[in-house]
Amino acid sequence: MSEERPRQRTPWPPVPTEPPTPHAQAPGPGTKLQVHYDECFGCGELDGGLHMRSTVGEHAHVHAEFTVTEAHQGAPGLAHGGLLACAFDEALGSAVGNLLQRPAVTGKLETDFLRPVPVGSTLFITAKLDGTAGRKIYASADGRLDSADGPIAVRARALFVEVAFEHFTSHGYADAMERFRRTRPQTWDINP
Ligand SMILES: CCCCC/C=C\C/C=C\C/C=C\C/C=C\CCCC(=O)SCCNC(=O)CCNC(=O)[C@H](O)C(C)(C)COP(=O)(O)OP(=O)(O)OC[C@H]1O[C@@H](n2cnc3c(N)ncnc32)[C@H](O)[C@@H]1OP(=O)(O)O
Repeated sequence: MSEERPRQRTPWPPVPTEPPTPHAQAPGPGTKLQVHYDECFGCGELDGGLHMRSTVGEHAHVHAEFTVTEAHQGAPGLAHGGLLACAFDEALGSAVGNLLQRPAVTGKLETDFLRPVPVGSTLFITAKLDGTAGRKIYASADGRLDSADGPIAVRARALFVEVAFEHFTSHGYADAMERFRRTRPQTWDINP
């Protein structure tokens, strides 16, 4: 299996964009990023969640690791693609939220599954911002098998759309802001 097997790839980002400028108070290289909401399936503390943690790397990259357990199977001994997509949504969302410090939700998430990901393996995910166009934020990520320079098993690219905080309070729990604050009392902006 070659790493660069031919695939039909549409241009990315799909529209003209501005370079993604990290927020002046964005966490710097080496920063271990906090859980953004303790009941988040991707990074929160709940039983059965993915318990992912992310770290800021050089060049405004965000690194995350996802270890595949027996609880993540689709076929015997192999990761479920939907859970892998979830891990990428988490890593990409972490890059967008922490580097730009703009509240945003996933509008589109596209994944290329290039290699099987066995139970017991760890995906080393690197996410980056590719560009912004108004409220639209484009980001992409690679997931390498078992080491930071292992073969790419999964690729993802996503459109995040910036939203007002009312998005969470009107569509989710009315006390959403209080719940964010309980998890991250020092968080930017969500402390009005
Ligand atoms: C989620 C947590 C955020 C917390 C914030 C607090 C702290 C943050 C700090 C750190 C965060 C750390 C980690 C985060 C980790 C994980 C995050 C997980 C994120 C998710 O898992 S989140 C759940 C899944 N997500 C949804 O639940 C969204 C449901 N959805 C909607 O709520 C609407 O659909 C919305 C708001 C997306 C847009 O609606 P809208 O009415 O506001 O705007 P509109 O439709 O005009 O779209 C505006 C422009 O985006 C283009 N556009 C939109 N969608 C497109 C698509 N699919 N394909 C191509 N283009 C698209 C349009 O074409 C238009 O483009 P143009 O402006 O050029 O016309």
